[in-house]
Amino acid sequence: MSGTASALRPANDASPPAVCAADWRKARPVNTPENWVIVWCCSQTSIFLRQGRVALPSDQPPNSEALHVAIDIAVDPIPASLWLVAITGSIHNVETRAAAETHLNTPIGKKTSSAAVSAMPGPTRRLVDIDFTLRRVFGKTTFRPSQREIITAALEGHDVFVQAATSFGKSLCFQLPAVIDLGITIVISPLLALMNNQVAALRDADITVETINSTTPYSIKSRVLADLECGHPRTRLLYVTPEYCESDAFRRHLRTVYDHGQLSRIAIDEAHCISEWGHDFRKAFTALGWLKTTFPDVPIMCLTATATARVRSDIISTLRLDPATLKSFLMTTARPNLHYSVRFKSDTKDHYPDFLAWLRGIHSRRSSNPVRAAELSALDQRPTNVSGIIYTLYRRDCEALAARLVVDGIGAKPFHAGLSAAEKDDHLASWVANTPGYDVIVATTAFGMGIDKDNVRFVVHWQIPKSFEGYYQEAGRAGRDGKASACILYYGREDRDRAQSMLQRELLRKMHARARAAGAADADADPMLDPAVAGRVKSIQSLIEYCEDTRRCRHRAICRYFGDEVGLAERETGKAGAVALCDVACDWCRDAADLVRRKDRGLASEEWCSTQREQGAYDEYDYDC
Ligand SMILES: Nc1ncnc2c1ncn2[C@@H]1O[C@H](COP(=O)(O)OP(=O)(O)OP(=O)(O)O)[C@@H](O)[C@H]1O
Repeated sequence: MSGTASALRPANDASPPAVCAADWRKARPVNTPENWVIVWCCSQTSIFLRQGRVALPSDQPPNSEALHVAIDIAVDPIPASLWLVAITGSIHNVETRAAAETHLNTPIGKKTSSAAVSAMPGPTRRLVDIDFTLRRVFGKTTFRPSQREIITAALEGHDVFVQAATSFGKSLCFQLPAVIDLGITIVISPLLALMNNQVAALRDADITVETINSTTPYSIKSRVLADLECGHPRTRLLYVTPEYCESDAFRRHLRTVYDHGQLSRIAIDEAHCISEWGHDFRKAFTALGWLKTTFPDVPIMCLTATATARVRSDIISTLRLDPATLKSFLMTTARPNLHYSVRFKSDTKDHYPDFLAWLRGIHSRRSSNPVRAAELSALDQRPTNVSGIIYTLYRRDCEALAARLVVDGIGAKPFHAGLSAAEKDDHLASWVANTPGYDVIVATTAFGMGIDKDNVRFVVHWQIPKSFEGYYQEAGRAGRDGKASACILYYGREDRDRAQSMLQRELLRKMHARARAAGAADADADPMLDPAVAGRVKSIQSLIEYCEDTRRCRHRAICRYFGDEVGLAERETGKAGAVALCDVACDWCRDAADLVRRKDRGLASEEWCSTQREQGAYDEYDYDC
C-alpha cells in the first residue's frame, strides 16, 4: 500500500485541516509497523469524531467543514496529540504516533490501540456523551429508570444481562453504546420483523445500520461483507440471525473485524429464544457460545423481557458468560398501565358477541362524550380508531374473525404466516399509520416480538396461548405509550385441553425424533428430565393456573411466574406501592367476587370436558408457527 498522509492541525490554527479525499476506510492494515499506525489512525478518527460529539456522515471521508463543526461544538478541548491523521494508505507520520503513545501511555498496536482508546476518555466524557447522544441522535430527552446504569455498564466493557418489562426500552441499551463506542456492534435477533423495525428506526436517526438475513439481496450482502472485510467497518450496527452467525464466511469476517480491534460489542436481543427455541427448532441459538470462546474480550449484552430463573441460567451457560463478572439488571416485569382480565368461555357458546359489545362500548364512549369527542377531533383521531390486536392460534380463525369484524363495521385485517409478503407489509404499515379500515389486526403468533406501536389500546387472546412467556410478550404490545390499555384473555377448559394435547403431541414427536437420532437407548427416556421440555410444560400449566385463579392479583401472578422479586416485594409491602402496581388494573383487584361468579357461570364443567376428551375432540394440529 502506498499513499499520502496529512496531519490535521489543532483548532487554534486558522487554516482548515487538510483531509485526503481517498477512500480512507478501505485502508487495510497488515502486520508491519507502519500499518499499526493505520489502525491507530482509523481509531483516532472515531475518537476524534466522538470528541467533537458530532455525527459525521460515515460513508464519506471526514472533510474539513465537518471536522470544524466538530471542533466548534466540542465540549472539552481536544488535545493536540489526538489530532488525527487522514490517510489514503500507509502512514509515515511517526511523530504523531509517538505523541499519541506518550499521551495514552501505551504503545499503539492492533489491540492495544483500541484498549487504550477506550480506557482514555474515562467515565466523565462518557456520561456527557450519553446524554448528548440520547438527545442528538435518538431524539429522547431523558433516560428511563436504569437505562443509564445499563448503558454505562456496557460502555465500561462488562458483559450485561438485561431483563426488563416489555416496552421498557431495551433496544436503546445497546443502540446508544453502539453509536458512542468505537467499531461495530453485532445484533443477533431472532425475527425478520424485529430486525426490520429496528433497522428502519435507526436509519431514520441517520445511524449507519445494516442487516443480513434471508431476504437481503445479494448486492447488499456483498457490500456489507466488503465493509466488514476492510477491518474498520463504517457500519455501526449489523443485525443478523443466529443462523447467519453459523456461516463460515461471516465468522471469518467477524474475526477480521476483531483482529482490527473494531468488534465493539455483541447484543443478543430476545435472548430467551436461546433457551426456548435453541433446544429444538433453532439449534443455531445454542451455537452462540462460539462468540465468547472466540472473542473473549468482546462484551456481550443479552436482553429479554421473559426469562424465568431457569431460562436465565440456560442463557448464561449457553453463551459461556461468567456469572461472577456478569452485570445483571433484573427489573420488574410489571406493566402497571396494562389492565389484565380473563373472560371465561365454553366451546358451546360463541364469545364473539361479548368481544364486539365490549369494543363497540369503547367506540360509543369515545363519541358520545362531547369533551372526549372534541379532544379526539383536535388530535385528528377517529372515535373508532381504537387500535388493537387479537391473537388467535389458528390461521382459519384469523381470516374468519377479521372478515366477521369487517361485516360488523370494524376495520380489521388478518396477519399470519400464510399471507404474501406484500399483504403483510400493507396490513402492518397501514395499521401502524392508523389508516381507516386497519384498526384491528387479527394475528397469529407470527405477529409479536418487536411490534412497537405506541397507541395499541387492547390485546385480546382469542384462546389460551401456547406459553406464559408468549402471553406476556404478546400482551406487552399494548400500552407502549404508558396509557391504560386492556389485555383480555378468553379462556375455556376445552382450549386448555386442546393446548395440553397439542403440547403432548409435539413433545412426543420431538422425543421420538431425538431417540431416532440418538439410537434406541434413549427411546424410553423420561421427557421431563429434559429441562427445556419441563420448562414448556411448566409454562403452559402456570398459564392455566393464571386463568383459573380467582384468589390473586393478575400482576402479582405474572411477577410470581417470572420470579420478579421487585414486583412482588412492592405488591407485598405496599411500597411504591400496592396501589400503583395494580389498583383496578386487573379483574381480581377490581371485583374479586364478580370474577368468581363469572368463572362459575362461564366455564364448561370438568365432566363435560372429559367427555369431549374421550371423544377425541381436541386432536387437531394446526397452530400457526
Ligand atoms: N429514554 C426513552 N425515552 C423515551 N422513549 C424511549 C426511551 N427509551 C426507549 N424509548 C421508546 O420506547 C419504546 C419501546 O422501546 P423498545 O422497543 O426498545 O422496548 P423493549 O424493551 O425492547 O420492548 P419489548 O421487549 O416489548 O420489545 C420505543 O418506541 C422506544 O423508542
